[in-house]
Amino acid sequence: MREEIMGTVLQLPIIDLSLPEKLSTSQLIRQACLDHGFFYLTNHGVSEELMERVFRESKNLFCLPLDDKMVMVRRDFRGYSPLYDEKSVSSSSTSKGDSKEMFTFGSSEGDLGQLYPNKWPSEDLLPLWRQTMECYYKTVMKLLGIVALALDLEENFFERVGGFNDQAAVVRLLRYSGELNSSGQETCGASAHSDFGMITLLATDGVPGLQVCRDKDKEPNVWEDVPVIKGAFVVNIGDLMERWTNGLFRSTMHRVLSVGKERYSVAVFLDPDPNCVVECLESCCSETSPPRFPPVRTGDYFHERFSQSLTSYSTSG
Ligand SMILES: O=C(O)CCC(=O)C(=O)O
Ligand SMILES: [Fe+2]
Repeated sequence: MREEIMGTVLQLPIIDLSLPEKLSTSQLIRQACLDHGFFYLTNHGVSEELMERVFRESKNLFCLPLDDKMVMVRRDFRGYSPLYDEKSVSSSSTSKGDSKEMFTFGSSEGDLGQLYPNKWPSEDLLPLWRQTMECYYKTVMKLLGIVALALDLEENFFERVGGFNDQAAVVRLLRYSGELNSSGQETCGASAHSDFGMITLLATDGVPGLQVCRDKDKEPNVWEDVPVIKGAFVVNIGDLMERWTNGLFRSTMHRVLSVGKERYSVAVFLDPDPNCVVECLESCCSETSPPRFPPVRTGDYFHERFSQSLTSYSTSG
């Protein structure tokens, strides 16, 4: 593994969910969102045993022959994305795309489950796959509910506007091939980007590579490593949450650098309902600090962002 290409280490706040003072936990989460938009979540109640099963099944899926994976290829938001399918808007036009493959699924229930049916691997190939992933989805939704509640700047706001819809989240399994290019230049498993939605919850297999850039306007960009804390989730704020809070909560740019070793991670994106219009919260603007972003319908916003980043994206939105 090439450790020397890693940058300086960033100390992110660690939020321990087992602490009894719920009020101060909420305050700590809010502060972390104001400061970096990134924090660790420990003692979160998701068992090690479940995490092991999820990573095992994820590996089983990515190990399948390409033909078996291409049967499930993504046309819209859900399904399999082969290597180099995703490319960040910040990448150069000559870059071939990120050296990662992905598999995305969501809830089978509700309108979104009908509109974007999940593409499950066949039970003959992977008998435990679907039940493991459905169990993970349900478990992390409870956890994300706790985080969303802590961020609720106006009581029950997210529920009222369709911001917290437990059927609109998606789980993305990722496998980074770990390749390094021969010229010794940095190689990205995931090129620089910010997440589109509200909140992202990330678990990794312990292989390093995640980096954040706290100030995207500073040239050249300064990248800092997010070290792995065993058993902890990394949580970060996405762009729609930044828009809702008028930039108070920060959607921080991040990337995954190849360190010459295969890497697996599982990201859960908590997104608003496609029909939810995201506009600056009253409590986050004033005469001296007017709204910085125009209102946007979530479905339209995602359509625009996915069309920019995914080569094989096609949907009526
Ligand atoms: O795999 C990781 O560590 C980060 C993944 C990520 O940033 C994403 O999928 O948006
Ligand atoms: Fe991300």
